[in-house]
Amino acid sequence: MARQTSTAPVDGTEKSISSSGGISEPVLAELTDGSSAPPKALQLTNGRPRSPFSQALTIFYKRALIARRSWLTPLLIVVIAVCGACIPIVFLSGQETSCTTKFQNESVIPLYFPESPIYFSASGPGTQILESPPNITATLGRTASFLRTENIPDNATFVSTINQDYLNLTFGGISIDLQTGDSLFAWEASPPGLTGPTMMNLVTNILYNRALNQSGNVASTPNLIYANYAAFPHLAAGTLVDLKWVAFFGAAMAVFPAFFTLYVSRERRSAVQAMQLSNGLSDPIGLWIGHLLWDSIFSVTLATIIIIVFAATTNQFTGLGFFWVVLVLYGVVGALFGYCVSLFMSSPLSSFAAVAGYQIVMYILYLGGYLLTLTYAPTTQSANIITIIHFTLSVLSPVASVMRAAFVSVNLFSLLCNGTTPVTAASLGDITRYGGPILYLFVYGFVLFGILVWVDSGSIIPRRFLNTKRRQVRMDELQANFEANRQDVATEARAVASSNDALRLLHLTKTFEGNKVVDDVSYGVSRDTIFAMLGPNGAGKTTTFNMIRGDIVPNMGDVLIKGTSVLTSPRTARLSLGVCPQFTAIDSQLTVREHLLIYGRLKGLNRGHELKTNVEALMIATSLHMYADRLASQLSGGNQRKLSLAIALIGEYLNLSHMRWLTWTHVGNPSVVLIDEFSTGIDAKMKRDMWGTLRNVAVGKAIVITTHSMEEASALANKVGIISKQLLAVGTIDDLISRYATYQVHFSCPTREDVTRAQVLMSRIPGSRLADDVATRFEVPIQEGSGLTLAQLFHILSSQGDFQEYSVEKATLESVFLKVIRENNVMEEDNSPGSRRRFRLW
Ligand SMILES: Nc1ncnc2c1ncn2[C@@H]1O[C@H](COP(=O)(O)OP(=O)(O)OP(=O)(O)O)[C@@H](O)[C@H]1O
Repeated sequence: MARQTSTAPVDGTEKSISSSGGISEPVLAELTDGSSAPPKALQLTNGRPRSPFSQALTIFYKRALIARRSWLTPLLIVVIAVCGACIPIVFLSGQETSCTTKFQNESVIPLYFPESPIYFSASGPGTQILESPPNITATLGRTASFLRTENIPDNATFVSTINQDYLNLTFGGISIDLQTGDSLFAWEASPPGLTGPTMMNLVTNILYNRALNQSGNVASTPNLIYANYAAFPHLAAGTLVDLKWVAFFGAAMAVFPAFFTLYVSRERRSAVQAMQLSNGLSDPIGLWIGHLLWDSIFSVTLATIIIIVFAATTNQFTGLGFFWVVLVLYGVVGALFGYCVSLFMSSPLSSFAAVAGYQIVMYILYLGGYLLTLTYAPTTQSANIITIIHFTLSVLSPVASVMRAAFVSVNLFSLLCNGTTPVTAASLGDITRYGGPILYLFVYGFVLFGILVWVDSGSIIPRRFLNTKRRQVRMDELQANFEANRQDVATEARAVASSNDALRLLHLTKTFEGNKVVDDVSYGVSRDTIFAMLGPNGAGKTTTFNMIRGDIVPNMGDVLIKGTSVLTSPRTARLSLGVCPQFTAIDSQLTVREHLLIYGRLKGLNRGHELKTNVEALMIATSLHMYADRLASQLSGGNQRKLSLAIALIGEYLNLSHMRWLTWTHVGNPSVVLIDEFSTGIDAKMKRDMWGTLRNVAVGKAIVITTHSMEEASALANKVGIISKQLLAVGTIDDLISRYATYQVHFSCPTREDVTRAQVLMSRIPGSRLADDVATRFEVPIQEGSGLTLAQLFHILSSQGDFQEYSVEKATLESVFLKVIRENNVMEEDNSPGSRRRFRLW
């Protein structure tokens, strides 16, 4: 039974009363347990390291969840590939694949009358003259009446007669000089085109038999030449008609892998990949295998459908088993190619266009190369040139391999022939047939996968060669430098060098293009501490964050998370890290619950009860249980930030104990959570709500937040570091206030004389100084146990000042911040657009 839970509206859009989001009664009861009795402790489970393959299965699961709501892309992939490959088989020539010539199979057409098809309509007297050969010469002198015969003086007259009367001369005519035997004949050459050879046969027989007659060798029956017509055999070994099919097939194959880039590109651009890699998915191998496993389903499906259709509809394909392997491999390599392109493109659309465009260009080059070679290259060299074109273009694009397999499959360019002998089934796997494409695609796949992992590992290889000894010497010099300057910063740096804080930054330094943006920053954050990193724009806070995450390698220094160096063992260190980035990175097609289930699985929680309990407890702790089954993209900004926080926390060791409704108490090892600008852009009410949430979950953890809000830092932090490239000040808020400016006196001065009076009065107080912003505000150092006391200050103000109105207040974090910044002459960065990078993606 779902329990109805009402909630006060947290923002303008989420005022719904919803069910408990499917949270099981026992868990909800265990967590809330009414308002009177303290809730029982509920232990959230520690994350465990998971193998890359296990994490890949989680990514696969995520893709399956997303596909339920977003199925158009997968459908398009299959439809385009299958239709592009199968519909154009209507263009196939229909000839059986063969390497042999087949004269005996060609239909033979008799040329001699009356069998000649040209003769079928002749009838009546005189027809026998055309019955060549029977009695042809014997009957020539007694021509039947319908045959038009006449005496003509010469050949020229014959030609002019034909020219003038050709419409009535159905077959043509023969002119024979009875004296010399010279002869001339004309025929109608219009299609079907056999009139000429037929007339030639007739003439041959007439002249031959005339010659026999003249020589007195006349036979009782005429000597006859029976001529037949037969066309040359077709180019059975690869008709160019099949090129039409290859052209359509190749185009479909070139385009469909581009669809594989869409999701991964969106995942990368919306920083979800970076979020995953910082929150449990410690190994990019798992990420990419997961995506590949999912996309391979489509490659296998479309390859299988295509091969079944080929096999069922025509017998023109050879080696369909090999062809299936090539198609599957091509799908896999096409997906990997798309993933690699997505690393460098700025949007899913540009990734799609880049992959599709490149593949189509390579496809045209490949096809064009073959056709130009066949048209213009010397016949003896064309086979070699085609082989060179194939093996060269196959290096540049996987589409060349699938095109080659298509050529081989229908024996285009006699690729399945050794001379006039068809190749055996055993040699279908040769390098020049299906073997080449299979080999190339395998190598292609490994290389592309290597690139993906290398890029996402954050250049792990160079890290192995970091000169840690040289770094140590340099870090000692830096410590000496500190001692000479800022005492608090020096003390912090000294302490963190040997502390057992959960998070330790040791002399972190980072330079971008010769510009030092983080300079020798050291601090430690112990458990049960929220450390606020404050600084003006461009101070290097996000860069410091990215160095803690292990995403940027510092030029100098190191970060230790629970004693493990992020520099040399980023994957191990990240196991204890949760990151809530500056910009919310969520999958728009997943619900709140699904997000937490996926990140819980990535962090190694066991599926089933353990995972479910942890997810539900976290949703309640962050008040997200009301929106458990709502798509994350439909949450308000504040609740999306809460979801990011819950993601950062899942899989961390927490214990729930009593404090009003929900409070977390640590009983295990502390973990480190980084929160970049937690509540930026959130309204005041929601902000306070989120502060409460963060306080609830902060116990027992080392948390670092960056913020521009002094109010937020004051509300949350118990330790503060003010940074502007260097660490300028560090300590608890009280420490800093007492160190920098303890109290402020603000006079209300209606006249210029009053201003002068206030300044004269305050100049008598030791250590008092005019604040920088207002001429009537003064900072007064009040030290416990020494110097001026607060009572003495009030006494002076009331007895000597006689001011109508003034106020005395303890200095705030904001005034300390401003003072530190002013004292150190810090300039804010010119935030020119495009010059900034936030949550680093690779
Ligand atoms: N990948 C990069 N390449 C070059 N310069 C960079 C890179 N990342 C950051 N910077 C520069 O480093 C400086 C510090 O940037 P960073 O984002 O760390 O500051 P920040 O304190 O987080 O600023 P904000 O408070 O505005 O978020 C800036 O001048 C920025 O332009």
